[in-house]
Amino acid sequence: MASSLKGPTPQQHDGSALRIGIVHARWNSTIIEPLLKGTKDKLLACGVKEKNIVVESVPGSWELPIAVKSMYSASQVQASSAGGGSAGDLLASSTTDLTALSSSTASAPFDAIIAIGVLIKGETMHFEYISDAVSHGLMRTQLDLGIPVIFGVLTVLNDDQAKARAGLLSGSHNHGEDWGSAAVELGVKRGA
Ligand SMILES: O=c1[nH]c(NC[C@H](O)[C@H](O)[C@H](O)CO)c([N+](=O)[O-])c(=O)[nH]1
Repeated sequence: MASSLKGPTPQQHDGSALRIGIVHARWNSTIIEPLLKGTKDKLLACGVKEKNIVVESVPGSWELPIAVKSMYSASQVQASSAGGGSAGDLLASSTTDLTALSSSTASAPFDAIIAIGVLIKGETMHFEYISDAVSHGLMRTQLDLGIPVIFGVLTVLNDDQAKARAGLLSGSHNHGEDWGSAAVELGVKRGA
C-alpha cells in the first residue's frame, strides 16, 4: 500500500484522571471488535484507568447519537444526585446494554465519549442516508451537550476498506487508536 500524507499527528496527554465512555454498534461486529480493542488499548496506554472506561452497545450506527446522549445524561443525573465527585474511582468498568447504564454505572461525568460504528455500502441508498444522519447527529450532540464526541464511524465502500481501517490487513492501521488518542486529548483540554 503506497504511503500517504494523510493521518493525524497525535499529541501526548495524561489520561489518568479521565472518564471515557464508548458506545459501539453491533452491526459488522468482525470489524467493530478490533476497532473497539484498538480504541481501548490506546486509552489504557494514555493512562486512562480500566475502571474509568464505560462501554455500551446498540444495534446499529443509526442508534449512536441517541445512545451517546443517554450515556451523557445518565451520568450527569447520577453525578448531581451523588454530589458530583471526580472521575476518579467511582466507576465499575463494564460492558453494559444501554438500558442497564442508569443502574449499573457509578456516578461521575464523562470527559469524552467515543461513538464507534461501521457502515458498509450496499446495493441501496441506505448507506448514504444512515452515514449522513449519523455524522450530523453526532456533531449536533457534542455541540448541544458541550462534551467531546469522537467520530469513530467507518463509512466504507467495501469489506477490504473496512478491514484495512480496523488494522486487519498487512501493514494497515487500526483507526481505533486515533479515536482513543483524540478522546484523551479533548478530555484533557476540555478540563484544562
Ligand atoms: O451500523 C450499521 N447499521 C446498519 N443498519 C442498521 C441501522 O444502523 C439501524 O440499527 C437500524 O436501521 C434500526 O434502527 C448498516 N446497514 O444497514 O448497512 C450498516 O452497514 N452499519
